Amino acid sequence: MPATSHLSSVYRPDFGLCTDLYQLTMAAGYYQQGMHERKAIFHLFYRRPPFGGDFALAAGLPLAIDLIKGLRFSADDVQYLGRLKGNNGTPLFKEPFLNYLQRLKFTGTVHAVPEGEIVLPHEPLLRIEGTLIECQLLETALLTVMNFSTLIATKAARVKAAAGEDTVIEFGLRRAQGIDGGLTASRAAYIGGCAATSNVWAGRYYGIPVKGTHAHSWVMSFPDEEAAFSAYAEAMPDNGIFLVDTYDTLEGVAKAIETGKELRRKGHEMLGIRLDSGDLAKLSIAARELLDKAGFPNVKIIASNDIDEHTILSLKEQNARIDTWGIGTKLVTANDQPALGGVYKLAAIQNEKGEWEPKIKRSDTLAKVSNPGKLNVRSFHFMERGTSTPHGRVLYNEFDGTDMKSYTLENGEKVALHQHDAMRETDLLVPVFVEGVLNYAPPTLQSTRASALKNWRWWSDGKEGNQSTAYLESRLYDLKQSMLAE
Ligand SMILES: Nc1ncnc2c1ncn2[C@@H]1O[C@H](COP(=O)(O)OP(=O)(O)OP(=O)(O)O)[C@@H](O)[C@H]1O
Ligand SMILES: O=P(O)(O)OC[C@H]1O[C@H](OP(=O)(O)OP(=O)(O)O)[C@H](O)[C@@H]1O
Ligand SMILES: O=C(O)c1cccnc1
Repeated sequence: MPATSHLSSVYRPDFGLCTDLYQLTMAAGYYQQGMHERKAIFHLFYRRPPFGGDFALAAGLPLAIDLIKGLRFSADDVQYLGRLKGNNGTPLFKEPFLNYLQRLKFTGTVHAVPEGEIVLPHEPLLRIEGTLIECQLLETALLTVMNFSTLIATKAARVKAAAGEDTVIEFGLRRAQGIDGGLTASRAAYIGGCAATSNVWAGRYYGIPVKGTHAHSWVMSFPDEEAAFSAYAEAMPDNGIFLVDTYDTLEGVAKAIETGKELRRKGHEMLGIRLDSGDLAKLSIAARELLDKAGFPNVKIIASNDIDEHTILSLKEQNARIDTWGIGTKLVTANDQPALGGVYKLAAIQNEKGEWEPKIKRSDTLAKVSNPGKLNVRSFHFMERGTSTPHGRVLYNEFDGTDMKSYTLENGEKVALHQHDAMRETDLLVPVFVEGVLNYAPPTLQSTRASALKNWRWWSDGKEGNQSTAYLESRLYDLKQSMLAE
């Protein structure tokens, strides 16, 4: 049975300690100041789209849900914290705070962008409204899962976009950042468009289809390639995919064809050959010719070897005859950009009278200035003759209400929102926890993958102009300007 709960079924139920020490030192400080139960709002967002693209594919929400549900400290966890010492050997954390931690559980309200949605820079992937202490204690772990999952799902979507209708299989576990990184990467890569993974653990826990061929070591364990292919065919008559490049690739193809004939005589069909070195364009074209001539037009050619979306595009330009792409290292390590750089910023806090005060993080770098308030993202699209085309995104502050009349461009120009019969609008954030109670059942991974593929194509094909970041609703824009001016 695939896991419905994610992290907790693989790791442990309590995740309170999955944080940076400074979150706990701040938490202890808030507790001492009597501020810890003041309400706050934090947003988790990224600032710069990964891989030189224009947007990202949201992923990681079910893992974030597990972390939020698991914001607890067991008796053992608290004892461990009690043993931590400050500089002069005195306990870092005092007894009343530790007792408080042992009773802590999440009581807040969370909104999130569902997995598989397109997100632009500065749009919240998560909005956490809760006590200052719980919001703060969740920061590190939420960033860990959302950053990595979103990064890998985005990379996979780029690879899948380059591969078009071809199948992409994720082969990355051996090169992943740890076995836990490998597991999360397999999940995210599947959401982004991979059809299967070689990672059996991910297959078991997440219900992702598993697929595989064989390695060079198999061929090298036999006196020659013929014996190796023949033995593999005997062992796996219905998974007959042969790695042909251990010695001479085209000779390897010829031997695979002989094995394919042997399989056919026994009532089975060879499924494919795998190329793992050399000039993949030339070799795949030559291999295709040999296979077709020998009566194996349906045998697939699988290619692997440090491939990414750029290699795929280049190979397609060279008319390579590759049907299936095995993608490992460059996908699961997000080779060309190993971190998303998502951040978690305080955007509002209640004062002593219980009134919300918006907060802003200033910076000399414009892109680093945060947006204040209680944010949501309005997504506009046109629906004409049954076809939907994305029109744009506007970030707005729910403290000003949910109706909007105008938005402001980056240059300060206000643009009125015109009512148009074909215009449709939806808000990206959906409620996930309401006052501590989980209120959201993530769709299956299979349906998330299907909507991710659709969303990626929809946004890539129909993206309005050059909107690289959501516009700000005019009142939000004015609030931000006035706060910056102060
Ligand atoms: N025709 C091609 N066009 C573009 N990139 C290619 C082409 N053929 C292979 N590649 C890519 O080039 C990179 C290096 O391939 P190269 O042939 O140098 O290594 P290799 O065959 O793996 O060498 P080795 O024998 O050491 O394993 C790989 O990332 C591979 O996917
Ligand atoms: O190339 P990737 O995208 O990472 O895909 C996974 C790689 O893992 C295997 O290689 P192996 O570990 O045997 O090393 P190799 O590079 O020498 O083939 C396989 O043959 C692929 O080349
Ligand atoms: O099944 C394969 O061919 C495979 C699996 C993992 C890594 N490289 C290749």
